[in-house]
Amino acid sequence: MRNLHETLRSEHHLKHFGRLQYGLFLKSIGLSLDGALAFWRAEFTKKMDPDKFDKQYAYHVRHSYGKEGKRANYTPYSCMKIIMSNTPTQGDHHGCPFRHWDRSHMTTMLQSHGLSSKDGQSVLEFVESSHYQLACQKYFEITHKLQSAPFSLEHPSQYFAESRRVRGGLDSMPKTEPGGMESGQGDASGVECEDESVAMDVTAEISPLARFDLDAAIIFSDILVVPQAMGMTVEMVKGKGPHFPERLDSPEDMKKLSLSVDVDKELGYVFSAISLTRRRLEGKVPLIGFCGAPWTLMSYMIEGGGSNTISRAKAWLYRHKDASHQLLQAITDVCVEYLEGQVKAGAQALQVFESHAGILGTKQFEEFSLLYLTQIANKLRERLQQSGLPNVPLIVFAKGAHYALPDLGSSGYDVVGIDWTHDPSEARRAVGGGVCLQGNLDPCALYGSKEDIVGRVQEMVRGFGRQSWIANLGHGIYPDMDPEHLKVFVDSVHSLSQQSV
Ligand SMILES: Cc1c2[nH]c(c1CCC(=O)O)Cc1[nH]c(c(CCC(=O)O)c1C)Cc1[nH]c(c(CCC(=O)O)c1C)Cc1[nH]c(c(CCC(=O)O)c1C)C2
Repeated sequence: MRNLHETLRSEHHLKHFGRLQYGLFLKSIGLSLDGALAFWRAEFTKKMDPDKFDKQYAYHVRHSYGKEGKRANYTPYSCMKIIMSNTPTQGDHHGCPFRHWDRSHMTTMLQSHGLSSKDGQSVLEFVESSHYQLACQKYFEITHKLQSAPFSLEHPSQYFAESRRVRGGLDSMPKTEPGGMESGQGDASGVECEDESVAMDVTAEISPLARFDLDAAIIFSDILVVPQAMGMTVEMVKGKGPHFPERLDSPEDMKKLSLSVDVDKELGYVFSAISLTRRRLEGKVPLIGFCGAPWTLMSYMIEGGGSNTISRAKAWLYRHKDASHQLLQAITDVCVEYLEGQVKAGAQALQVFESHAGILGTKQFEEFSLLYLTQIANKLRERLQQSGLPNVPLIVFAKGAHYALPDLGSSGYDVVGIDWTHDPSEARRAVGGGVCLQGNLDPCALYGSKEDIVGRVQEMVRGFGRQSWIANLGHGIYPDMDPEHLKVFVDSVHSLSQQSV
C-alpha cells in the first residue's frame, strides 16, 4: 500500500487495479466515501482536468463504496488474493512487492526503508522460498522492532491495524486544544507517519472537534517532520518523547543532512492530510498548519531529543557560529517551502513554534532566533503573493521569551502567542498595537476544580481586555488531564468573552 500511495503521490495517477487495491484498503481502514472522493480527486487533478476526473473516475470510487452499479459492498483484497490474482505488468503498481518485485528492486526498497543488509537478507530469504506473507511479516517485525509478531499476517488492513496498535496509533494519542500545542507521549514512532497520510484524515472525525466547542483545528503532525525530511531518523520512545538515534554531534555531521530538500516529495503526506482534513471539516472551523522554528528544530537535531539545558545545542552557538547559521538557514529554507505547501494544500493560518526561545538570552535570541523567524514571515508572504495564494494569518509562539515581546510584535507576524508565565496586560503593552495576542492559561490549571477553572478564565478574559485576542492555553496539555476540565475551559471562554464584548 505504501508503494501504491507513493506512486499516486508522485505520478498523480494509478491504473485500474492499483486504484481498486488501494481504494478498497482505504475504505477498510475507515475512509468515508466523501473522503475517498476528495482524496482521489485532489491527487488526480494535479495532472488532469477536474471535469475529466468527475466524469471518468468518480463513478468508480462511488462504485467501490456500493453506491453505483450493482451496489455491492466490495471487500478489500486479502494478501492471498493480491498474491494470486491480477499479476501486475509494465506500468502497474498493484500486487504484493514480496511476490511481484524482482530481487534488486526489493533490495533497494528494503535499504531505502532503513533495513540493515542483515535484516534485508532475512526478509529476502522468505521471498526466495516463496513465503511472501512470511517475508512481509518479517518486514513488519523488523520495522516495528518486535522479536516475533503475535499474529499471522493475512491482510493489508490487518497490517495497518497491528501497526497502529504497536505504535500506539492515532486512536490512543492524546489530543490537544485549539491553538494545538503538544500532544502527550504516545506509544511509539508517531512521527513515522508517512504511510499514515490518509489515516491523519481519519483523525478529523475523532479529533477534539467532535467533543469540544472549538473554533479552530490544527493539523495532526509534529514539528519534527522537518528534521526527518532533512534526512534524520526520529523515533518516538514510549514515555520519553522524540529520540534521534543519530543526533548532530559536530558540524561535520551536517554532511549527513540533506540541505536542499524536495519538500513536496518528503512532506507531501502532510499536504495530503491537510487537503483531506480541510474537506472533512467542511468549513466548520479553520485549519491551522504549523512548523517548528529553526532554532527549536536545530536544538532537537543536536540534542537528539528533549533536554532541560539544551546545552549541547547552545554550545554550537558559542563554538560553531558559522555552522549554526548555515544549519539555521537550511532549516529556514525548508520551513518556508513547507509552510507555503501547507497553504497551497488548504491551511488557513500558520503557527511557528519557537518552543526553545526561553533558553536563549536577548543577544542570542536576536541573532539565532528572531533573524530566522522574521525571514520566515517575510519570505513566506513574498512567496504566497507570487504564487497567488492567500496571505494567511501568521502566528508566532516563542515560549519563555519575555524579553522578546516588543521584537516579536514587529517581526512580521499577525499574532503573538504567549505562554502562561506572561501577565496578559503587560504582554499587551510590550507587543504594541496592531498585533493580536494568543494565550495563555496555564495548562496545569486544568488540574484544578471546575469552579477554579472558570475563575481563572474570568481573570484571563479581564487581563487581555477588549483588543484582539485568541483565547488559548499557554502551552500543550498532558495526557492525564481530565477532558471534562478542558470542556469547562472552552465553554467558559465562550460564555465569559461574550459577556465582556
Ligand atoms: C504527533 C505528535 C505530536 N506530538 C508528539 C507526536 C508524536 C506522537 C505522540 O507522542 O503523540 C510528541 C512530541 N513532539 C515533541 C515533543 C516534546 C519533546 C520534548 O522536548 O521533551 C513530544 C513529546 C516536539 C514538539 N512538537 C510540537 C512542539 C511545539 C509546541 C510545544 O512547545 O510543545 C514541540 C516542541 C508541536 C506539536 N506536536 C503535535 C502537534 C499537533 C497537535 C496535537 O495533536 O497535539 C503539535 C502542534 C503532535
